[in-house]
Amino acid sequence: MYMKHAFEMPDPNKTLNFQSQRDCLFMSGEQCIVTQGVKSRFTSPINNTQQLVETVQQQLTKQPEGTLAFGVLPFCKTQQAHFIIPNKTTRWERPAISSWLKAELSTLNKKVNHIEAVTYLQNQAQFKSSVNAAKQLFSETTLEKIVLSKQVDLTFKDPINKELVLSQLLQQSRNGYHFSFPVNDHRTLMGVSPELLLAKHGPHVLSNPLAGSIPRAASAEQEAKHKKALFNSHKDRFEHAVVIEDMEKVLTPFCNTLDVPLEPSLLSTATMWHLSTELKGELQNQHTHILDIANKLHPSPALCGKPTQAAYSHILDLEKHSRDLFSGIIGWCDQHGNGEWVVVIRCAQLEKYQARLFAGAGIVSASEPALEWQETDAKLKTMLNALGLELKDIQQLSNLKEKAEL
Ligand SMILES: C=C(O[C@H]1C=CC=C(C(=O)O)[C@@H]1O)C(=O)O
Repeated sequence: MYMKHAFEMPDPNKTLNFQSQRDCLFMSGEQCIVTQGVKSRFTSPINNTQQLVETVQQQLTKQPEGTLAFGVLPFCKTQQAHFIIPNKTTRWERPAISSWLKAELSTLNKKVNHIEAVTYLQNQAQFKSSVNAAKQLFSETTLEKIVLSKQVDLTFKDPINKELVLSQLLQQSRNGYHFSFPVNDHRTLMGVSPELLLAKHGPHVLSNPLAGSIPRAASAEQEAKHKKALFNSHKDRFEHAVVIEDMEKVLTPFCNTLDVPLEPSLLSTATMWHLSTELKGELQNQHTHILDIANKLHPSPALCGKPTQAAYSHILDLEKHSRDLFSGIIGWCDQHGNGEWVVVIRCAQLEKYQARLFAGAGIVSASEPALEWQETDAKLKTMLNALGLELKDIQQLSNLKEKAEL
């Protein structure tokens, strides 16, 4: 909303020729930034925000005016962020992207992805037992909220058509922040995040944290019931308030003014309803780099918990598998420290034959393990749909596997 740049209109005789193992895409509102080719890659530790900002700035000042850096910061502060300086960057308007999609889809091989194997890194029994363990911690320690997640590996018979997956994501979700980022030559991180961690343009900052969720329903009548239940749920309102309180605390010292609505509103994705709050601020210093603030907001209690450090150590303990880039942040920045960063959710890491999906849920003392598992299932649907799969496809395969292992 704050980005006012000239748009490049596509040549109607050419398609974009987007190559997911080489190019980046970041869609926000009516604007889509698409890159072509990699000029350079660099990494940076994220446990020292000043060093992170300096590294990005140093890399960008060497480049021609207008160059952007695209990047992804992992969940864990001891891991490295990955950045790409592209050869070429184009900003497209949504109608142009739609016509590109049409052209691209007509040339793509729309073969259904046949799935061969499913492996849960945290299965249903383990997930529910982690939720119960967290509830025990709430009663015994100062922990108030923790986000627990599952990861699931899908193996396909044929190579995954990543461009097709991206075009499905763009088609199925009108809202949200679509992203595609080639982590390396073999792996692409792709998804559509509903959650804006931070956008900055000049002195203006905007953050739109989400927490508290309910799946979408099939009928209008059921939808109305779900919306009402979510908005009035004490459990979800608490889960949400914990996040907003923390974000406000981090943003306040940077801002002259910060507008925080007293009540959340409702935001929908293709598969979920969420409680949502937009925090709008005006910075004291408009030259503050977006990553200076974003890396302090990250990981927010929407992905980690409260208190952050305690929640973080319990996540490592309970989940047993590194989240790596999942529940990290992804986005871009320009040479003036402006940009947009969203949380890495509703996404997958795609390799040639394998997709690793991620879904988490905020756990508080009123959480019910079975409902939290269902919530994470519903969140997986975004990526499953884009891969041409349904939840029951992976449930059947995983049940068969569990039986065979007994
Ligand atoms: C961790 C995820 O969602 C977060 C974002 C929105 C709502 C959430 C919730 O209600 O638990 C989560 O905090 C995910 O989608 O994997």
